Amino acid sequence: MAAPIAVAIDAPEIETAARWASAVAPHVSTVKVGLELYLRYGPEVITTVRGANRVSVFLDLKLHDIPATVAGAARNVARLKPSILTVHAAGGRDMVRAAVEAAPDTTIAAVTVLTSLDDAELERIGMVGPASDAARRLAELAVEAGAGALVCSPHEVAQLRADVGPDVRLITPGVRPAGADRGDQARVATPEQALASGADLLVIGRPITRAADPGAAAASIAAAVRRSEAVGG
Ligand SMILES: O=c1ccn([C@@H]2O[C@H](COP(=O)(O)O)[C@@H](O)[C@H]2O)c(=O)[nH]1
Repeated sequence: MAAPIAVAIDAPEIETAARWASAVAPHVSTVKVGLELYLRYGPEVITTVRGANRVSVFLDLKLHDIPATVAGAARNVARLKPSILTVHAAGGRDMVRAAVEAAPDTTIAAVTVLTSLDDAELERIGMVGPASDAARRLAELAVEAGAGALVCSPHEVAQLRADVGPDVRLITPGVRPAGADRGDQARVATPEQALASGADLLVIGRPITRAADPGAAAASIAAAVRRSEAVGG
């Protein structure tokens, strides 16, 4: 069975994205398309990475605007049938609800606090409290507005699971196999730690796509995740 991993296909060119998607698809449940590719290629990139691959496509556009604008954007991209579409929870209750209502067949995932931010940067931005408190506030708001999933770092996932219960999917970027370069991610943990804390879907990009052999890297991390799931029950 495919491991619950969404590989972030953050490539500059659509040809590279297609190659990475085909290489990782046999091992993971999902590929994630983000702003880098979508803003250059639009809907074509969704068709391309889906291709002949049996994977779900997660569209990570992190919509953040007034409710009417987000509703229109969500309605437009819902036609591409992504399994998941992201919005920023910080856009507020009405904005999250607008996306949920505009895309009823897509799981709307609300991003709580970006995993690249640490507590010091949050203070500079003017967000009250540490990342864990801010994530809890934003998660509550988003779930009340109907979001079916939350994006948070592995550091907050156990608390959010306790807060929101089993029915909301928890998606964690900021995942790094032991020893991997964290890059611009601030709040990180290993795949095993994220799963043990209650994550449903692990977002992993560069540790796979920048490996010499992305297919082999995905296979190896997927095997570790499946072993950890077997141990955890
Ligand atoms: O809080 C967030 C929300 C989204 N992302 C996205 O996940 C991947 C992570 O890629 P890595 O190469 O594994 O760092 C990337 O596409 C981000 O846009 C996130 O990192 N944090």
